[in-house]
Amino acid sequence: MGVVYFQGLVASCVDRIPTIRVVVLCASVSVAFLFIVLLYGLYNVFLHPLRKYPGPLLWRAYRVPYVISIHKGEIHRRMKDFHRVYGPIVRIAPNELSYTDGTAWKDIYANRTGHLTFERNPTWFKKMEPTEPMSIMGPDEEAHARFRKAFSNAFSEKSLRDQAPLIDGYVDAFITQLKVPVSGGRWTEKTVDLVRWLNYVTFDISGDLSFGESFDCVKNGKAHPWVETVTGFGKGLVLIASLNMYPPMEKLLRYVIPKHILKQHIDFRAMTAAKAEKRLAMDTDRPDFVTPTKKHSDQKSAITDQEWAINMMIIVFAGSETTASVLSGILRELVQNRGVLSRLTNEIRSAFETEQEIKIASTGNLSYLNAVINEGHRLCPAVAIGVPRVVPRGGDSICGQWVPGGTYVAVNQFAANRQLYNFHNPNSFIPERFLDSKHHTDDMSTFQPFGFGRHSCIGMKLAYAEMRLILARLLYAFDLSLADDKDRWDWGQQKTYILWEKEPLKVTLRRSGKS
Ligand code: HEM
Repeated sequence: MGVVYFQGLVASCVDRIPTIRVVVLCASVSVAFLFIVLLYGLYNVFLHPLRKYPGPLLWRAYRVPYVISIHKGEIHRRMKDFHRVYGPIVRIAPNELSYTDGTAWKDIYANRTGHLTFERNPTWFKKMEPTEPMSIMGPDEEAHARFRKAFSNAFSEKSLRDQAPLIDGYVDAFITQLKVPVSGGRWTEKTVDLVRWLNYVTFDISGDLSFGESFDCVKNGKAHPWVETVTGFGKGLVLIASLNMYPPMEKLLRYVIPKHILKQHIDFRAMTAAKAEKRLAMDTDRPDFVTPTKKHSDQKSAITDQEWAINMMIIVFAGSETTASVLSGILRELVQNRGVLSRLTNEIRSAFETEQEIKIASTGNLSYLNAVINEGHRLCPAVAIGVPRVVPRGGDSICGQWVPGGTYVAVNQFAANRQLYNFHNPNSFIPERFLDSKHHTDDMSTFQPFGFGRHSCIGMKLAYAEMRLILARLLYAFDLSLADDKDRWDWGQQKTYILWEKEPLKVTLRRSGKS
């Protein structure tokens, strides 16, 4: 009986040998893989050329925690905490350093005599397809220089003066729409989501200056399909960037992006190309971004139709989402800080006799308004995380310390602006810090909301002009208050996918005695 049982056991083991072999093989491969992963992490922590830089252990060892964090939309908060703990230079991935020191702006983003250029990090700016044209935001420095030259006239002081009546007109339409009484009744008060309305007006302006026609978001009280699509791009860009961080995985891109998103992308491209083509076909000298650029392009370096389309798309987006975002942040801070709101409202209402006097040209010199805008930029920077660059071959020094070639480096604005070692009361909204720098120790060299160097924002003057005008018109026409007084929170609590995923800002508007 015992012999029979033993024979049966042996026979069943022999039968299972292939299965056992597979299991053993898989286990060995897994152990080997884990061992390699462990060795890789140990190498990054103890032997890598960046080993001397401080940072959280797992982040120094592997890129995965960074990728998880950008997908959760919380990278800006993690970096703020890391910089508080580890100081102004933090290693946030095996091959990436984050900076919150003002000197890093010059070292990373400016042209330094005798130094090679720190180019844009292709992980974030890579083309989706090889046939895709280059753009002003792309990593190719030669193409960038060509586009920057071509578009720079469209953003000069003179162009802004020419464009001013069109912008004044859009802001006027925005205020008029907000004044429309609820359900046709008499005006008492009205609650609106300012985040939505600010997006409408900024996209209408950028759309008109780029495509020669409005998106009519303000007129219709809702987002145009082009605007709806483009404002949803952030998460897609984060997905693309994180796959690009693992080079063989990028080949999977086409397969991991859902078919309907790919189709939406293709339709969006076609819609943009059609809009750009329509504007270019217009025989007009209208004061917009296209007229001066086209003149330059016709005389010097021709811009192809495809290049026009991608650059116009970028400019419309870069010029509206950012401006709307900072304005939303400023207005949230204002309604949450009644003292500042009241001082600013007084400044604006005493500077003008009538609403019609408030124009781009007349709002430039209101000192408290400018301080409020800067403080809003500091607490709610449109570009919350750094726009990354790559250290050139051979390495270079940043903030006096050597960094090997190929390292990804960036100044992270949200983290930098919220550090006690850069600004006193870093999380409080105190516009006065921009009025009189003698009384405190703020390090204003860290504050660069429009970037630095050859890639710094081409639309900075326009952005300031729009923000001043919109804020002045709003505060002149309305008394503003939070619709729900408990709806108070810090701007940084929101998620970021390159740009902010903005929560609504429900504000009650009451017609002021002035309008
Ligand atoms: C509050 C509003 C704005 C903020 C905070 C902002 C911020 C920035 C920043 C930080 C950069 C630098 C990117 C880098 O270093 O790689 C940038 C670049 C750029 N911005 Fe803005 N921007 C704003 C408004 C605008 C407007 C109104 C336009 C145009 C209509 C615009 C068009 C661009 C373009 C085309 C670039 C790329 C410039 C280049 O690489 O040469 N931006 N912006």
